[in-house]
Amino acid sequence: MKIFSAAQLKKADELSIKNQNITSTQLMERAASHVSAEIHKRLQNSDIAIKIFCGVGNNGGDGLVIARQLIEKGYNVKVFVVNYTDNRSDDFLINYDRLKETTNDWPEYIKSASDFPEIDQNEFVIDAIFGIGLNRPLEGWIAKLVDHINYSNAFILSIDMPSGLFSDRIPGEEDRVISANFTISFQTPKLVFFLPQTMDFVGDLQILDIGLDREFLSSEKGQAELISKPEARLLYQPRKSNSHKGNYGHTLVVGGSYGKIGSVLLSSKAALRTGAGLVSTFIPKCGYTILQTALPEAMVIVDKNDEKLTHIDHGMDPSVICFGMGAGKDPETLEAFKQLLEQTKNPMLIDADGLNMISEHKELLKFLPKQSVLTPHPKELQRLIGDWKDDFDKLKKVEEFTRNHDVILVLKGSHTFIFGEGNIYINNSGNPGMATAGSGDVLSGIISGLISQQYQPLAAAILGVYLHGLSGDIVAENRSYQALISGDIAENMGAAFQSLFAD
Ligand SMILES: NC(=O)C1=CN([C@@H]2O[C@H](COP(=O)(O)OP(=O)(O)OC[C@H]3O[C@@H](n4cnc5c(N)ncnc54)[C@H](OP(=O)(O)O)[C@@H]3O)[C@@H](O)[C@H]2O)[C@H](O)CC1
Ligand SMILES: [K+]
Repeated sequence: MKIFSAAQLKKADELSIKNQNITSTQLMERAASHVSAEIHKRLQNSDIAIKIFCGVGNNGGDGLVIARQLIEKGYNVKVFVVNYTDNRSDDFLINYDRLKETTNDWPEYIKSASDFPEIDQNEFVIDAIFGIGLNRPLEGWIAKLVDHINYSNAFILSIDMPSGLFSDRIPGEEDRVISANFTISFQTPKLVFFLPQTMDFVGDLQILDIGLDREFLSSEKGQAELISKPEARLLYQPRKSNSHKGNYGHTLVVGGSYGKIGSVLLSSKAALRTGAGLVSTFIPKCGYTILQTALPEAMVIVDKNDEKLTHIDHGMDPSVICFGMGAGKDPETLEAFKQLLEQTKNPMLIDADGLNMISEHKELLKFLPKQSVLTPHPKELQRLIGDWKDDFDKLKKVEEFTRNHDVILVLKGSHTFIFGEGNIYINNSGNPGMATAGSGDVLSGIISGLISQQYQPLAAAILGVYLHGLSGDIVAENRSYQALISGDIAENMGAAFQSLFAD
């Protein structure tokens, strides 16, 4: 699903009105009807007290339509107009009149802090104060109202966006933003719903299709693309029945040091479980018995050195090399890595200490094979590209980096971002249980396993990240977030592949 900016959504709005021959009031009615239907489905005629806070723009207009429709269904609704200006939008005014025709319990106006209503924690608050039109921080009593709503501990549903959240920048530390439990957003998610600095304001998220212009939505390039099952499915390459292991390539996993052989084991197992035809593992001598015992399906080649990598003379022609997990940064390992980079022409996957060595020796960047996949977590990214001002600045800097070095970058996080070929993809699978030792090693193995099966590196990164999260979701369902360990993610890749096409 594409993610559009506020300006793009306004354009989609205008085009829909024109091409579908409807008024903006009708579009608002359509959008809000979807929301009230969704609320009705969940509340099931409950007599819970509903307080709806409406701004005086179109987000507020949505709130008024929702209020009218819920009142018509018999819900216990009280409407408050957050009168931040006397300039009301046309559709606000039209729906204000319609609401007054529906109920004798007219909206109350909030013009200062003394007008704030009490909000009980057992009530249900709908936040329709500001949407994508917010263009400056909330001030004065409006900011205080946001605190008042947040501190009530009532359940908060935000319409389109939590009020106070900008669609195109990060709020300052002093800025007030509604902390929603649930956000229902129109047509496409907004980029800020997925950024680490702003995602917590959103709560659970639901996107409602309000029928905006199809032609525009499909032809317009989005700011980013959200990857859920339908998008991941499109990347999957089915196997031919007439094939043999040679068709699925050879993944060479290189890494490990004394005490850190487990990392390479996890990557190798994940590559096999993802379908690599052959997996070889190049490690220091100390890991030989461990690898051969724990993973008999992999071939093992050892370094001359017992405890660290010093000469990576693998003598093979692998489809892809996955480098760095548990490798350490010993000067001899650095030299061996440099030689490996110089010799390798196929795209590589580089993780962990491979990334750290590049960060400390930027001259290595020029030896990176084109289209290699780098998989940093935020700290590794910072070492690689330096500091950023905020999450928007970070996106810009990573895009520049991937363009300058012709690489794919997988930025790991609760929503992993994949950067490549001028696009940003945001993963929508996975769960907090996956923040566990070795989870990244498994991801490296999965992506490498896909590249070895002739997936393009970018497709391998997107699908690999999605499957990794999906497998983690399947494990968490059976085992809890707490008990999930990264070996389980590799073990459950089979269930993840099956689930990709299950419904
Ligand atoms: N295409 C769609 O997705 C549809 C969206 N709908 C809904 O419409 C809103 C967007 O409505 P809009 O009227 O453009 O904007 P807001 O309601 O968010 O804001 C209204 C005005 O408020 C002013 N503003 C901005 N920031 C502040 C602030 N900090 N303090 C006070 N006032 C502020 C600003 O006007 P100015 O002239 O003062 O700059 C805003 O214009 C969208 O989110 C959806 O909920 C449609 O209902 C369906 C289609
Ligand atoms: K809102």
